[in-house]
Amino acid sequence: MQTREFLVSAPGKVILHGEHSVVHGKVALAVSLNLRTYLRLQSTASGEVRINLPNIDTFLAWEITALQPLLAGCKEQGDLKELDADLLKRLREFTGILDDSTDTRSMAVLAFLYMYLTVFAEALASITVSVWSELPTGAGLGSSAAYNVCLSAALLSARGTISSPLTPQQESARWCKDEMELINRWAFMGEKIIHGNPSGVDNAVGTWGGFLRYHAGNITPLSWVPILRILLTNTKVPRSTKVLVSGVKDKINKFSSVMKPVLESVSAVSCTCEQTLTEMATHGPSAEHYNILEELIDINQHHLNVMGVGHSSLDTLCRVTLARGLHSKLTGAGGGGCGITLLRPETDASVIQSTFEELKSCGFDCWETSIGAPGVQQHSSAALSQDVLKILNSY
Ligand SMILES: Nc1ncnc2c1ncn2[C@@H]1O[C@H](COP(=O)(O)OP(=O)(O)OP(=O)(O)O)[C@@H](O)[C@H]1O
Ligand SMILES: C[C@@](O)(CCO)CC(=O)[O-]
Ligand SMILES: [Mg+2]
Repeated sequence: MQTREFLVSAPGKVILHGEHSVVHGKVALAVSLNLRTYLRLQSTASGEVRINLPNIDTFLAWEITALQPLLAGCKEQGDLKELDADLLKRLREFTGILDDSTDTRSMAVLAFLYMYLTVFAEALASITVSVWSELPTGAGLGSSAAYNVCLSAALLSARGTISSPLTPQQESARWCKDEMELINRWAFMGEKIIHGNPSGVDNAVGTWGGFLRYHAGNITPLSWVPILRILLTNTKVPRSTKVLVSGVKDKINKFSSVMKPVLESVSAVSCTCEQTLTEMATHGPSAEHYNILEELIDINQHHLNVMGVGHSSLDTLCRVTLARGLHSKLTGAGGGGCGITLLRPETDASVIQSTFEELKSCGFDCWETSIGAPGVQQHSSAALSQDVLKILNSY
């Protein structure tokens, strides 16, 4: 254990196109959000591992001596492609968390304990970890990935597996490429626990930040993209990514010849969108470019409904925005959660205002977002706002 205190943060994301299809090897386009998850790790002398998760009202501690036997017979972590199923089973028995459990607390605790035990396998350290997020939990904005990326970065750095990049002169710092790749791979393990069968796109955005094309594990940063104005709406309808991802898989298995062309078409939507964005960045955006982006949004939203991940609240979002000439689609796993609406450069402020008002009257939260935030970072306390510090320091 090299550091007594560690502060890190990672961004949430929006998926422009390709959610669900990306799980089945198709192309997705995703971008980081200006909403972040923050984590503070302290080394202690309590002989305990403590986790404070105020967003989900979870405050738990375990004696290290009680956790140690769970590591008996553990495999080396190797290339981090597969979870250690035996360790996960022992952890489920220890915590009493059932196999089919999807509740918020169980998933967060399981991901934390699994990552803690595997990172510190050689010598379990006494630490307190506190996490607080600006992201709504379980709403399609990658809260699980931001959580897992923060855990991975802080635990690996505290263990000394990767460096602690912050120098005394800096407020924020990032790791080198190889270390970021390790953070990303370890975060993917956490996503596997929370999601079941994640594609890896969410943790890639949480790690690297910016605008990414993601295809079968290959991450390509897109630097040539125009500035897009995006409205985010949280329908506040709760849903679980794990359940939705497994529902799509069942549908593909049941209607393979029907569903495969749908996935292929979504992939083509992602590629056409990427081409259009590149043209917009190279030649300057035109009205026709925006028409194309809007049509692609509509096509994809229909495809997502075909996959069975729509929701009446998302239909309402699409209807309310379309009445003002604006186009929307769900983002993330769907089934409720959040949707995105593309704003055109000429969209009048009064139109945006009336859209906000009508969406709020439906019970939704709605705000204009800013995209392209940096990926995972280590911070000094001077870099964090007083509000965030106050929450993280109160445990
Ligand atoms: N701030 C947090 N504190 C504790 N646990 C969190 C936090 N944020 C996310 N989680 C964990 O992540 C889970 C939500 O993950 P889920 O993948 O279902 O939704 P999401 O990541 O917000 O959306 P999507 O995967 O569609 O982008 C929660 O149930 C919880 O276990
Ligand atoms: C639904 C999904 O495609 C995106 C969730 O943000 C799942 C995944 O890619 O892991
Ligand atoms: Mg998630």
